[in-house]
Amino acid sequence: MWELTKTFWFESAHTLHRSVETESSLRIHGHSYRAQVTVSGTPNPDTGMLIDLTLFEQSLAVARSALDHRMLDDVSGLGPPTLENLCAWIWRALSDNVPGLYRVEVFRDSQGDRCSYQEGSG
Ligand SMILES: Nc1nc2c(c(=O)[nH]1)N=C([C@H](O)[C@H](O)COP(=O)(O)OP(=O)(O)OP(=O)(O)O)CN2
Ligand SMILES: [Zn+2]
Repeated sequence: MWELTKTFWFESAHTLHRSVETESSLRIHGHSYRAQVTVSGTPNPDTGMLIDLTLFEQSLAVARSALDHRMLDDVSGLGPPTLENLCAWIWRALSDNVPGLYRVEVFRDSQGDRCSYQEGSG
């Protein structure tokens, strides 16, 4: 089995209701995010590709533009703007257009945070 991964970056603002650091989390603040999207399968023998990277990138660009320089609290269908919900939202945004979609990961590198979503994993 092959895996093919592309990465995109986005900068977004949010607030978050939490039981710790409650007041500062409710203040509007921003994070730099890195998303890694992986497709898996067997390359088409005619093309040698799982998916053409340009088509892959075009699908990612649509998702990115809905998140980059946005207030995540206002992104339709996201829910509380956590890493967990970002993974699920990106999955849903790509699933119809990216054959073989296998894994979505979202990182906040500056804080050492990573969240991963695969269908059926939870
Ligand atoms: N399970 C999750 N927990 C938390 C998430 C999340 O997405 N999933 N997100 C947050 C907040 O985004 C929070 O802003 C990040 O918290 P923290 O790591 O404490 O960092 P700060 O934003 O406070 O920035 P510092 O500069 O490190 O203080 C919290 N929990
Ligand atoms: Zn935050």
